[in-house]
Amino acid sequence: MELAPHPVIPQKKPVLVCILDGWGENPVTDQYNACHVAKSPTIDALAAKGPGYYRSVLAHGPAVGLPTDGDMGNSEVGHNALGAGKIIAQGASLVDIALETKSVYSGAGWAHVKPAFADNTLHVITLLSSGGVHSRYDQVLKLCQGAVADGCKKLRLHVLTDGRDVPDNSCHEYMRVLVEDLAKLEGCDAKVASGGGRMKVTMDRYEADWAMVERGWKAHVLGDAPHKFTDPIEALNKLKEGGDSDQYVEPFVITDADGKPVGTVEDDDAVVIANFRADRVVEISKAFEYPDFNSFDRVRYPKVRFAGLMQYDGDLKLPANYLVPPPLIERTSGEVLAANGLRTFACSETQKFGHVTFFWNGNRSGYFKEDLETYVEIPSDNVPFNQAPLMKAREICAAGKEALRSKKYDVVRVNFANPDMVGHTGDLAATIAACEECDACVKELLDVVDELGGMFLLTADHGNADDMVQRNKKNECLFEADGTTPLPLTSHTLAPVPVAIGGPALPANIKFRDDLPKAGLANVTATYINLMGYEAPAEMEPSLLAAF
Ligand SMILES: O=C(O)[C@@H](CO)OP(=O)(O)O
Ligand SMILES: [Mn+2]
Ligand SMILES: [Mn+2]
Repeated sequence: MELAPHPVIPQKKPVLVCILDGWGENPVTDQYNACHVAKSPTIDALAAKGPGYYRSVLAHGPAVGLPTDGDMGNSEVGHNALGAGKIIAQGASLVDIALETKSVYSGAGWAHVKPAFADNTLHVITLLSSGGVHSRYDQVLKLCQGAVADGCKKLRLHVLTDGRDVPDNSCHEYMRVLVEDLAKLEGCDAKVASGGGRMKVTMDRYEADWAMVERGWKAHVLGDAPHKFTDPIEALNKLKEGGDSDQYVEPFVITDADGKPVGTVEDDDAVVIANFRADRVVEISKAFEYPDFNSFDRVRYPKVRFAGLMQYDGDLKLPANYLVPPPLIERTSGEVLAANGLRTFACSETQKFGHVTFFWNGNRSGYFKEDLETYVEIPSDNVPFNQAPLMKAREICAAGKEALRSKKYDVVRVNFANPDMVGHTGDLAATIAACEECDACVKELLDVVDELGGMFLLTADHGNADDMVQRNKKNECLFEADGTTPLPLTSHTLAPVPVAIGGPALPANIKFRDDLPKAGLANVTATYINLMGYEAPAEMEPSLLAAF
């Protein structure tokens, strides 16, 4: 893993690597593209330097290991690619293959849950969505069908409504299809048992708000929620009457006519989490897996056969049982830099903290060499982020500047969460404000790079803020029934993302090469290693740089 010096670029520390989470370079530049509309003099000036210093790279589909060109990028696959420099078949793809070849049904994870099929209940907890970011409904249905084929007599679904990877107000339709599909499972008593919105129930991440997970535990396991219904479709109709978005549906439990929950989790039941992506199911997995657990009072801790669709944390071996082996992401840039004695600083706020550490490091929760790595987490607010669109950008910026000026680090990596987190609210004005704040922070960071005579690389992990409305095939904005209110787009986009390089220490003859038009995020890794003054390992995707 020894890095050879770069023949042209000096080892002039520190190099700044700045990620604008969810900032896409969308070819559609109308009034609904928040990145375009936002006043962003800093990024505009970088773009004005031309293709030698500013370009875009692919951040979706096969370029980041996702099954198809229709799969939008996301933070997991984006940061995996940026950190590893490799295109790795990701969870969504691996589960597709395991279902296609049926290997999922002959693995150790399936063998672990199967003994519950005959006389107990199989519980499936999942994001109910076809978004392909955390889960995919077609995979969930196949798993349920596979369980029934293997003798499952009682199946209970605990579903989180989406509205974040798919359009808001689509949850009724997903529920309708689910209920219909469950009714078709012959010889199995299959029902929806509980649920709630993904930003309200169960799917917290990075320990930002354990109360979300507690609400989920109560609804899924204990059958305890403030709202009880006998019919899941009625549940959504009623709960959404107040105008809540799909992401924020209140927790609910389905009961029989006598008010008894239809699907509490009991001893000897099996529980499968059918999301493939890790960050938002690590906490609920800990609640099921760890006998000693203090993050909230579980009230009752049933002894179950628990499995994840994947193993969500390889370091923690969490969960111990899983249906499909996760992608193996080895020799990431973080590991290579540490092996060469190079020092890394990484910082973001809670909502993206694991993105610049855990995902960046190939889904590892620890350090490679603790004395060489400093990871700083700025606590995020727990509010809908359109109410606080500046988020913690100033604090991240300040931490980044201090780390740069300390000269302790060879590379300083920061992630600004705003374009993504505010973009997910579908609030155009707030997202424009979010993008403007990022631009201002980038200016401050680049000023410090100038002051220190350093180098920088600016990029993003996927699109989001670059398109804030749903569109028809001609890219025209779609409107609500009133004909004037645009239908918001809360999801990521298929857009490529920008990559900019510069700084006083960048040698005049180093520029972006022009022979990699289809480059993707994985090409960024070798690029930033080059800026640090080293040749990148040969197994990484080629650098975007060349000496002219
Ligand atoms: O919020 C999330 O979980 C996803 C969208 O589902 O966004 P990101 O990939 O940017 O983290
Ligand atoms: Mn992201
Ligand atoms: Mn996102």
